Amino acid sequence: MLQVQSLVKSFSLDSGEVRAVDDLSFSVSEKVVYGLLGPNGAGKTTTLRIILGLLEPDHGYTAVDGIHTTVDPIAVKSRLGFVSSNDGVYPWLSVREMLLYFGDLYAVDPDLAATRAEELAALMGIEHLLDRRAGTLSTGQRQRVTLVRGLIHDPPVMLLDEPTRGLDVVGVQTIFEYIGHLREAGKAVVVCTHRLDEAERLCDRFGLLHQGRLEYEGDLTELRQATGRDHLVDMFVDLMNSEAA
Ligand SMILES: Nc1ncnc2c1ncn2[C@@H]1O[C@H](COP(=O)(O)OP(=O)(O)OP(=O)(O)O)[C@@H](O)[C@H]1O
Repeated sequence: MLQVQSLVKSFSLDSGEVRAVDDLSFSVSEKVVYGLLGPNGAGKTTTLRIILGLLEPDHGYTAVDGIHTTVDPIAVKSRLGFVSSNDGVYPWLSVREMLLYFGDLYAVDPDLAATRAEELAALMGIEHLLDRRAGTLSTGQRQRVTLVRGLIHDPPVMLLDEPTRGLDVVGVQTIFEYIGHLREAGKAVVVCTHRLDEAERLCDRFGLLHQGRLEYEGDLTELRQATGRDHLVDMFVDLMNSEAA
């Protein structure tokens, strides 16, 4: 469903050129939660920006359902949902109004958006908040609203950028449940996170990025075989040490 093929992206700086993404290829099928993992500066955000059509690659392409992002960015955006830890809510709108507004942005039929808003709100336990102004919600309630909002256009591919950053244990549990729902609903899910312990529990497959390159890829069993390490944290420490050596 999501394809990233031979992606290259460099940035020019006064101090020289930074190759942020270096010949990166991976794909994520439906019902798979893919952890795109890497230390600071590994190229995760650059990759997400290219997938979202916000940045053009130097080489390679990204595609959703076979549609290349650079060829038909609007069709691709309508098939992508994006949830980030930085998402805000519009304080003066009610939750329902905001969900319908986002439905409208994605050209979802208003009746369908209204039905989806009710269904998704029930799924995430915020149906009683639909007519509350978003500005009056608690942090955890706002989080649930932004999670519902990311699904209002029912995209087949979901991108989650640091979804648990700054959340307490209840908020983290909400994210785990949400990702469980996404998997059951048949979505292809990409999760970028620094929380390797969480990634280990959440994800079906992993791509370990380092300096823009995919160093290892597979499920946990495959990664353990390839690296001789049991846990992602140790795999990463080895990668970082190989750079320092
Ligand atoms: N607009 C830009 N201009 C110049 N360099 C950039 C730009 N965006 C990213 N970079 C560089 O590209 C590399 C990859 O950055 P990127 O933000 O993709 O990494 P990341 O894996 O998301 O890191 P983090 O986990 O810290 O968010 C870094 O060296 C970064 O400094």
